Amino acid sequence: MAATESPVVFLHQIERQYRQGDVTLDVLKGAELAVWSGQMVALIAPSGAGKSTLLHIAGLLEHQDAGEVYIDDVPTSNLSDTERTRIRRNEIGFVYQAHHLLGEFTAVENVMLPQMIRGLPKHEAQERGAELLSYLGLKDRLTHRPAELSGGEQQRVAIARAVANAPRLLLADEPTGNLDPKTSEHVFRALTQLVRASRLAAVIATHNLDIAARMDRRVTLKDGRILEVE
Ligand SMILES: Nc1ncnc2c1ncn2[C@@H]1O[C@H](COP(=O)(O)OP(=O)(O)OP(=O)(O)O)[C@@H](O)[C@H]1O
Repeated sequence: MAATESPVVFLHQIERQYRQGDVTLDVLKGAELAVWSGQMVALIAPSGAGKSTLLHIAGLLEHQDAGEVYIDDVPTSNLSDTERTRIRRNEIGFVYQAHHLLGEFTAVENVMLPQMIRGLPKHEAQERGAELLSYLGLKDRLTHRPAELSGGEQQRVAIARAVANAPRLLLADEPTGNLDPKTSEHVFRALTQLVRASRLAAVIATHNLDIAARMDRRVTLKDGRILEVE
C-alpha cells in the first residue's frame, strides 16, 4: 500500500438509529473504518451489534443518519439514488449468508445477470461467468441450477456473481455462516483467492474466529464504534 493511496471505502463518523414506536436504538455511534485495496478485514461482533447495518451503509444499501461514506474519496451521502445505484452496481459486490441465487437460472446465468444489467453483451457476460466459475472450481457445474448444487457450491456461485462486474469493494455478511467447517474453508479460500487476485478491499462479517485470524485485520463493534482487535 503506497502511503498516499486512498482507502477504497472510508466510513467516517457513521451514526445510525432505529426508531420503533417510542424506543430509539442507537446502533452506530460514530463508527470509523477505512479499508484499502487488497485488504481483507474481518468484522467480528456479537449478534445485534450492528454488523449488517454497517455493511448495508458501506454498500450504499441504506442511508446513515450522520457521517459520510467515501468510496474512492467520493462522498456518497448527497448523491442521487441513480448515482448511488451506479456505484453499487459497478464498484461494490455483496455476498450474503444465504446465497440469494435465482432458482430458475443456471449457475453461469446467475453470474451473467449483473453483467448484463450493466450492459455487457451476452457472450461476454457468459465468457466471464464461465471463467469465474471455473476459477472457483465449478467448471463442471455451469449449467446446474442452484437446487442441483451443494451449499458450498451455491456460495461459490454467489461469490462469482458478487465479483462479476469487477468491483473494488467486496462486502460479505457471514458468507460461511450456514456451512460445515470443511465447506467453509473451501468458500473462504475462494474468497481470499479473488480478493488477492483482483486487489479488492473486503469487509467480511464472520463468527468464525479461525477464518478471522487469517485475514489482514480484525475489527469489532463496541457501543456503536469500530475497534481494531488482535
Ligand atoms: N430495520 C430495522 N428496524 C429496527 N431495528 C433494526 C432494524 N435493522 C436492525 N435493527 C436492530 O439494530 C440492531 C443491529 O442489527 P444488525 O442486523 O445490524 O446486527 P448484527 O450485528 O448484524 O446481528 P447478527 O449477527 O445477528 O446478524 C439489532 O438490535 C436489530 O434488532
